[in-house]
Amino acid sequence: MNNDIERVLFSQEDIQEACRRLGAQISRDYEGKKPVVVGVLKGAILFMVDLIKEMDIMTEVDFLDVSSYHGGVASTGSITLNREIETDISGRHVIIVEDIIDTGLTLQYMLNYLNAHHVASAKVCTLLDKPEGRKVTAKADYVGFNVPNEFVVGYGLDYQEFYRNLPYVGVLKPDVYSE
Ligand SMILES: O=P(O)(O)OC[C@H]1O[C@H](OP(=O)(O)OP(=O)(O)O)[C@H](O)[C@@H]1O
Ligand code: HPA
Ligand SMILES: [Mg+2]
Repeated sequence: MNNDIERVLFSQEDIQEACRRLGAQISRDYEGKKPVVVGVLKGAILFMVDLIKEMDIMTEVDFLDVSSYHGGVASTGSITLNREIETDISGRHVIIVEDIIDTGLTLQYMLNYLNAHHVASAKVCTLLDKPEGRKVTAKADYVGFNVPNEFVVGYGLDYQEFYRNLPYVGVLKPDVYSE
């Protein structure tokens, strides 16, 4: 698995440090507010687990499952909703946790979803932001790292459902997906 990685972008330590920084920032911003933290399956699983441990506030946790890459290296452009949020989020402060914002299509879909559910506020925390990938305007409120316009895997991010369990984020060798 590690042999398929061209180069490591962010080590386990880099990611841990980003989780501490973002967790502290969110804790300050949401002091006394009891937000609902919503992880976007499946990509956000590892980041969600590490991030919430760094949040020193009362918070609920839930998940939303949307997908559009279906294992490939490019967005299909159509978002499938596989699982809804179970918590009643109307009137609540919601923080979406994402692994990456690339084209922005998933984030745009999720913000529409939250608006339709009449949340009090919606903010987005993403581990990775790929600004050059954007097809629609989309902006995260909390960002771990910017990444170049290359396909990255690891720490939740997959190629054909694999590599999610790598403890770091790296660039996948192009010959792995062009074979
Ligand atoms: O900004 P975008 O271009 O929309 O890309 C970002 C989204 O794509 C990935 O999900 P994916 O559809 O691969 O599902 P997964 O999380 O189950 O892998 C990733 O986890 C984000 O949710
Ligand atoms: O670069 C990426 N890697 C893995 N999954 C993704 N989903 C959007 N962009 C990416
Ligand atoms: Mg994926």
